[in-house]
Amino acid sequence: MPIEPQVEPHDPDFVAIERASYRYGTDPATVDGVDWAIPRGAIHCLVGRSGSGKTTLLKLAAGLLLPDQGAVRIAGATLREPGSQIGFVFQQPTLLDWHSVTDNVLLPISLKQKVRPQHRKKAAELLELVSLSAFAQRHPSELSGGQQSRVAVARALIAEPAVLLLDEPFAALDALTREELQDDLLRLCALHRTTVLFVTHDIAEAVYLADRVAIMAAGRLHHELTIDLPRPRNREMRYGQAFNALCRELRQAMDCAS
Ligand SMILES: Nc1ncnc2c1ncn2[C@@H]1O[C@H](COP(=O)(O)OP(=O)(O)OP(=O)(O)O)[C@@H](O)[C@H]1O
Repeated sequence: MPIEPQVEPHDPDFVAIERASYRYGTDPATVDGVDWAIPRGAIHCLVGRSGSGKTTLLKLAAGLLLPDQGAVRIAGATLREPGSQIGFVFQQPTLLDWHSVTDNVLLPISLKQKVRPQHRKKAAELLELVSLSAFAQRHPSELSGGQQSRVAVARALIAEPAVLLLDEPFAALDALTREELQDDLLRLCALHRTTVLFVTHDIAEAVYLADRVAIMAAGRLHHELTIDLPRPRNREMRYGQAFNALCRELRQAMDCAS
């Protein structure tokens, strides 16, 4: 059983990726000596071109893959397998259609223990927070793509993981729905100071969500940018000078990295 981490309130190295490398078989390293620290409660985004190693790095952070060299630590404990302290949201919502929306949200609980009234209450609260209360008894196939993604985010948060890892979770959605989901995510993560690592191709999405953005190219982190926009973030910021200057800087850094 993985050891549950001792949560330090201001731990600057809450998620610590230390000189981590990973190669598939005899291929060159897909993740090549990456060092990265995410403070507790911070949101960090990872951007980069297709094939640069972002998903592989996220899998190392999840304990789904183990580094060939280096280590991943959460609250000081070396990660050796996926644990209940980590939630994961993939690009596809991967919901079970034979379950109701509520039962999909409850899945991380029902896989481990008997579902109790307090769990149902928590699921109802999460569905309320993502504006899906009216859909609680529907089945996933009766929901739009954006609604399904909201269910996937609620499911990832039901067990209140200390760390949430997201791999392009909103990539398939239209721009407006995507913006709404970004606001939902920020609101939900602020509630429990969830520490977030978010992979995206979308520069504006990274700037809107993150405290810090890193660019990955050929398995390495090439550039890191602190996003000093105030929180809570709001839609108006997307049209401001500071936001656009950060997007431009990130874009230029990506061109240099590739
Ligand atoms: N299971 C695997 N076996 C062998 N090679 C793999 C495997 N998974 C990924 N790769 C290779 O590792 C490299 C990086 O893949 P990865 O999925 O981490 O990149 P990515 O930056 O997330 O890409 P994308 O943005 O397209 O999702 C690619 O060259 C890919 O072909």
